Amino acid sequence: MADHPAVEVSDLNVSYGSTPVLVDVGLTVPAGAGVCVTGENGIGKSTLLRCVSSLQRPDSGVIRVFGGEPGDRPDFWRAVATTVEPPTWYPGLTAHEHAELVCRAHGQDPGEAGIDEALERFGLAGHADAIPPSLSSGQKQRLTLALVLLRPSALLILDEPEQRLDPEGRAMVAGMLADYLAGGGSLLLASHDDKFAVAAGAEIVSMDML
Ligand SMILES: Nc1ncnc2c1ncn2[C@@H]1O[C@H](COP(=O)(O)OP(=O)(O)OP(=O)(O)O)[C@@H](O)[C@H]1O
Repeated sequence: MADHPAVEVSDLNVSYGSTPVLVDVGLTVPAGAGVCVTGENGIGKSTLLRCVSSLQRPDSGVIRVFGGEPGDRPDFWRAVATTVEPPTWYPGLTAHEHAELVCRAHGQDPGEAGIDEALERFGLAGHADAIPPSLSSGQKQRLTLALVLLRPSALLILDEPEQRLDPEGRAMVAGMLADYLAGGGSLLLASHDDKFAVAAGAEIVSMDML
């Protein structure tokens, strides 16, 4: 896995109807590095991230994630953790139980995974017993980030993770992403906040230049 870049995109083309959004886009995220794509609203950041996450089929082009095609395979989804698609919440399970479920599914002992600390860090300690649909949009966003960072992964793909976070929350998440990179993880994110991206340790790449 380490022999390949985390992400390699070349000649990527995506149109919606007759409107081209991505035209011959190329991008590389070296293994162990972070890249943040920036650009004005509607330039195609989410579309790019959705294609790399295998959640959307491009019209043409080549995408490789750790040298393989992204797709619906357990090994791909064990390596890749993403918030590009909002999570589905299980009816009747609390925030804490969702965290337990994520840990168990990824072979972690929920008692050892630091769930309480993660909820605390994301300001959700008082909401551990709430069912996620009852949380505010900001709380749901923080729970989504807490869950994605709790599970093991080799590549994080995050779409505007700074959204709905206050300055303190942004600094905390940026610090966690920097730790993730320092631990050998790779990171691809889209963001409107250059300061956040730099604090996370990501190289900023403007979509205009891709
Ligand atoms: N499913 C879709 N059908 C039609 N058009 C779409 C679809 N998804 C996105 N678009 C359009 O494609 C363009 C790129 O959208 P995309 O969400 O990828 O941009 P973005 O850079 O992530 O924007 P933002 O910064 O606002 O999140 C926009 O003009 C958007 O309206």
